[in-house]
Amino acid sequence: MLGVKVSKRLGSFSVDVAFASEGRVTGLFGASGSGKTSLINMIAGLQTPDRGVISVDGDVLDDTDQQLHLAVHRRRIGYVFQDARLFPHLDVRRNLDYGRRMNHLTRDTAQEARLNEMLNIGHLLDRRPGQLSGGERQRVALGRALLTRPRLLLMDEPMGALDEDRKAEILPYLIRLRDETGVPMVYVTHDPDELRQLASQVVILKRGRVAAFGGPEVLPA
Ligand SMILES: Nc1ncnc2c1ncn2[C@@H]1O[C@H](COP(=O)(O)OP(=O)(O)OP(=O)(O)O)[C@@H](O)[C@H]1O
Repeated sequence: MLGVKVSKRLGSFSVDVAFASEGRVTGLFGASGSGKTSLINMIAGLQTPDRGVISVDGDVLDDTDQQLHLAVHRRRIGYVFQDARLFPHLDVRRNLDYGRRMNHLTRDTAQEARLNEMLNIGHLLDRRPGQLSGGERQRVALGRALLTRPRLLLMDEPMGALDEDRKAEILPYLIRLRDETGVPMVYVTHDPDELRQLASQVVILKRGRVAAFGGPEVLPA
């Protein structure tokens, strides 16, 4: 379960959000400027709440009353951005291995093979990011994040830079990851259709507040 109860002031904007999601994919939906990125930056540990508690499956990542703020690299949270942010000078194999090495994890060749198959990236290992399509780059970014064995995967508009055809191509991979990896995910978007297909629970943000929380039926038509 992902438990979030945080408040934070950012200039003239403030985030004041509480929800507890049991969903395998928790969708964060809201217009531009509603606070989605600010909220996932707090979950990732990139920003510290002024007040509140963040927990994943009972492990507390932040608790301001206890002056507890687990550092980013100790949270075991994977992060996939709109732009894949692969290293252009490294081939796919080295990009995939980067997170594991940074986290001092031992290689798990069975998991590598499983993710290569699940994301259909095994034939891309020797290429550099410049030789990949946008959808392929995102699949590699997903693999790289999952190879760090995260307890939670944050995705901030991972399909935001893709055209409709590429989105349709990558969505089945996201559904497979949801159904087969067992890693809970937070998925940020302002596209309700993506969440209808992916999310089990949805948080709708408006001006830094929770406007609705529930199943995909809370999404606008
Ligand atoms: N460090 C900061 N200082 C001041 N204001 C900030 C800061 N960070 C974010 N904001 C403001 O907080 C509001 C919410 O921003 P945020 O990026 O979280 O929204 P968002 O829902 O992710 O938007 P988008 O969909 O456009 O990415 C915006 O008005 C932004 O300008």
